[in-house]
Amino acid sequence: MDAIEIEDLKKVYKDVTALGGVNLRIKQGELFAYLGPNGAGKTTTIRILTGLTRPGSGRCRINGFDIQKNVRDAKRQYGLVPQAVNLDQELTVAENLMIHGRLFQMSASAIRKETDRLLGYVDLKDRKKTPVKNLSGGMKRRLMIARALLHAPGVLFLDEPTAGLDPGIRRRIWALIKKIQSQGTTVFLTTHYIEEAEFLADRVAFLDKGQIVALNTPENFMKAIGSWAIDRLKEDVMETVYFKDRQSAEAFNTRNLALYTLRRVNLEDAFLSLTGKKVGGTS
Ligand SMILES: Nc1ncnc2c1ncn2[C@@H]1O[C@H](COP(=O)(O)OP(=O)(O)OP(=O)(O)O)[C@@H](O)[C@H]1O
Repeated sequence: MDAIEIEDLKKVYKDVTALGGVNLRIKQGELFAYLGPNGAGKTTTIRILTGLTRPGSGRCRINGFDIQKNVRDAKRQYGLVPQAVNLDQELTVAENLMIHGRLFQMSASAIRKETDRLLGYVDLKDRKKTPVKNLSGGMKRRLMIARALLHAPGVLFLDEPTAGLDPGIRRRIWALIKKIQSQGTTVFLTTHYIEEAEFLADRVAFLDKGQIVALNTPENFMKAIGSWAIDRLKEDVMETVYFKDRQSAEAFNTRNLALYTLRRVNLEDAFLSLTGKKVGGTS
């Protein structure tokens, strides 16, 4: 049984097709990145998978439980960290966790025990009694992750987990996400930061206008276009040429170029060449 199964998922809002037939299977323990530009349909997918929005048609199962037919069981299988901060700002860190645990019918002593463990895990142990309104953005995000893990779900949904955070904090959250996966949790994350998907994910789906346009491992995406790249300025336009190895990149004639950079291929190159938004070629 896969952790997440999505079959022909469709959702239309009036005249907008948010999802045009998505099919996906995500393995137990996999870290899966759902990458796409604003409005691609990432949040809609997560909302449907977590029972917050009804699909137009199609089916979704979390650990085998159908989110429409068996909502109660399905909801116990996952934790959700939504894009917007939805903590109770007036309550303390521990009180926010207590409320969540109670919603999942956990005993007060079990919640207290897990609170200590999880706050240590997300590095917020000394903030237990701090009102949430006094936490920084990165701390709030870590608290939301701890809260989502409180009822010990097998699947964690993270909707844009590092949006709006500065690069240092972003890397700290990345380390935390890797740690969560290493404990056996399946992670489904949406992002429009390509480097986030490249760094974290076992597999990446590119979503565009409600359709998965490509799905692969970051390594295979990159391998498909080459392994080295030269960015060059040509007649005032930046363009990128891709090469299968460093040797052929170094053999490339750069003599007449005012400006160029030799570098490794990254996932952004794969995305740009897939969507045709940047000129590129493979030698
Ligand atoms: N409740 C709604 N009513 C009408 N249209 C909606 C609603 N929710 C989403 N949409 C539309 O569906 C499309 C997909 O939106 P969605 O929020 O899923 O995209 P996204 O990939 O998560 O974008 P972002 O990165 O900006 O969060 C967009 O065109 C959006 O305007």
